[in-house]
Amino acid sequence: ERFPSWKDTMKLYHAAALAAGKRILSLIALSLDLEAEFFQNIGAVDCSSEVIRLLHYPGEVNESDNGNYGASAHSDYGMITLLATDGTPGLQICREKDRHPQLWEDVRHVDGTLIVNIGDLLERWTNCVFRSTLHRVVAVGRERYSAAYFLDPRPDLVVQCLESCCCDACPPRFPPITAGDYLKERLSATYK
Ligand SMILES: O=C(O)CCC(=O)C(=O)O
Ligand SMILES: [Fe+2]
Repeated sequence: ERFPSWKDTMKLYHAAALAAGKRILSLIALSLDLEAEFFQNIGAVDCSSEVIRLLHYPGEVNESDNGNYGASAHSDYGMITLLATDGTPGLQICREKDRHPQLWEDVRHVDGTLIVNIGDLLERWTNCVFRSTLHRVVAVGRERYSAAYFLDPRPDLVVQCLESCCCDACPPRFPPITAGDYLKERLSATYK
């Protein structure tokens, strides 16, 4: 076996990250006047939909790449993403994604912390009370490692505007959609 402790390490990381993710979603639920367990009880965190993506960005800057992006600008599609990095810079966020020109800020690394990105389904669910985070990774000429843990809903779960997030003056901005259909829509837009 080439990596004898690989499986146990990943299992431990997954358990810790899942526990942290559930706590964060509980806090988000409480802030929306919902029960702490709301998102977990309806299936917004689904063991068969979650993914841990282990990423390696090579250090070389390729001048022929337009802009040199390790990851081009995007928002994650699900509920939340917990991001652990090796501290190498490169990750940037755009706070006001609808404003042009877009303003990109470096995300400062803080040892021992995770970065939490809001995903698009949480944005839809909360009618933009929680905005999804537009982010990208730019090449800085140094090798970079990161692990992105995506907490996503069950594919058949209908994501629709929460009552506490709409009113007469702020009606739902998005129609209801199942998490599975939304993912298909996003994938076909990305890979067309
Ligand atoms: O590597 C990073 O810091 C970000 C990765 C990312 O945004 C993603 O995988 O969706
Ligand atoms: Fe991302």
